[in-house]
Amino acid sequence: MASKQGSQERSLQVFRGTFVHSTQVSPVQILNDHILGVDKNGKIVFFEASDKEEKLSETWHFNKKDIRVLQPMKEFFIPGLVDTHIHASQYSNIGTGLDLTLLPWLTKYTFPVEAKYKDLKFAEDIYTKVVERTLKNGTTTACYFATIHTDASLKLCDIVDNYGQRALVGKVCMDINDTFHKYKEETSHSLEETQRFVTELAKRKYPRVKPIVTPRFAASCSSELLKQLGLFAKHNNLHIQSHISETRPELEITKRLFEKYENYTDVYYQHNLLTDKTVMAHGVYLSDEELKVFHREGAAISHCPNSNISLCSGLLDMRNVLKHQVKVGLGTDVSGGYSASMLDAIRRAIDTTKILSVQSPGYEKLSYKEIFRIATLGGSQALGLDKLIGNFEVGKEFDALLINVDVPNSAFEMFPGETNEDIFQKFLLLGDDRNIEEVYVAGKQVVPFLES
Ligand SMILES: O=c1[nH]c(=O)c2nc[nH]c2[nH]1
Ligand SMILES: [Zn+2]
Repeated sequence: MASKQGSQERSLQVFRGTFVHSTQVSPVQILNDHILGVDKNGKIVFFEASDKEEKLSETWHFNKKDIRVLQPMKEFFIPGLVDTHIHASQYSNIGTGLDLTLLPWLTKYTFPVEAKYKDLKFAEDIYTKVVERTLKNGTTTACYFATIHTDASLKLCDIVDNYGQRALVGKVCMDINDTFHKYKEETSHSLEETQRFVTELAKRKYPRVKPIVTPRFAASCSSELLKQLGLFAKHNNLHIQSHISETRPELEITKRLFEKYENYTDVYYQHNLLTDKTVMAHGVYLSDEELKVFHREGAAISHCPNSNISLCSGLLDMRNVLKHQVKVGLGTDVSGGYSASMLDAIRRAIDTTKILSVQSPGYEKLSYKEIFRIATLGGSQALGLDKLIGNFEVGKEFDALLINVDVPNSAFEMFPGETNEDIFQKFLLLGDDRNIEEVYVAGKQVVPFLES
């Protein structure tokens, strides 16, 4: 496979201009006229106000001409967007089949398309398209569901690595499927194939593509399978992803299948699947008791607002999740969600919090700034990657988007008197991939793609 990443020899890279990011104390910091250095390993080695340029140039041995200066009021950097939940395999269904709710939707549209990934050629085509689409839209890190097919899931890892995206990739596990019999595994096969997936991926030594243990959801896994997967994840210190409490009918089924457990969260907890490396999608109907368990165990929630609305699942009260100090990121949940863009996830999360405030006067809605933080720093925390990515702290890897609000055919205009904050907000609410000029993962430019 010809590499799609820029092949530039990397030495120190220095950027000067406006940087917008989040910290634990500040949902949005706009830092004008700052200077940031990235070393050859892709790590941020300095980030200071530009009046320190001379001192920095002596310490780090760079010349003025080596500095990439951004255009004021037009260009700025933001951290890479983190999609904490996306079904790469459902990309071929994107934008279609949203007339049903979750369970009939799975049977009619989703299981049939996922079954097609036995065909490696089909898998390669769709997986290439989803990685290209997400990267162009600024997703520097994705937490992917693939399908039950190990070789096709490995193919997704190969493509992700080739394009230079950062990802967790999960081979889906499911040994129960009463509505589409063709698409399920034998219990022992599901575990063995997960082991093979993890072993084969480790052999490839990809620096930024890691495995994630992926039971689809409790309703499609036997207790035996959940137990085996939980133990496997525990013994190998692996990430875990699944779905939880997305719709009421799913809650009912789960209650029936796992009647001796206290609640949905307890099912995963008792099977060693709720850890500080777990990210659970949706969580719309989690009780406060369950959120306390999430907090205690350090498990995270992926808020997938487009999917929650498109499949008429419900609205997640993210304020309550944050009040329980549960880690939370945003997910596109393609193709329950109809957009692969994290900018759309941000917008749908803004809509969701506003709808909740209409329904409950006095509701403390989230600001667009808090939601931006959740799409970047929050996502990195939800995936346990916050020591590595999420903002522009020195020591982290430089995952970043160079935004330009003044490009031909931009979806929005700028007007006199607008501030940097206005420009940033407009990009979040109106911008698209045309405004994402360049994408960096660990200091390496991965968008625009290298022509092959
Ligand atoms: O939004 C969802 N998409 C899925 O593919 C799925 N499987 C179980 N539960 C799910 N929810
Ligand atoms: Zn999902």
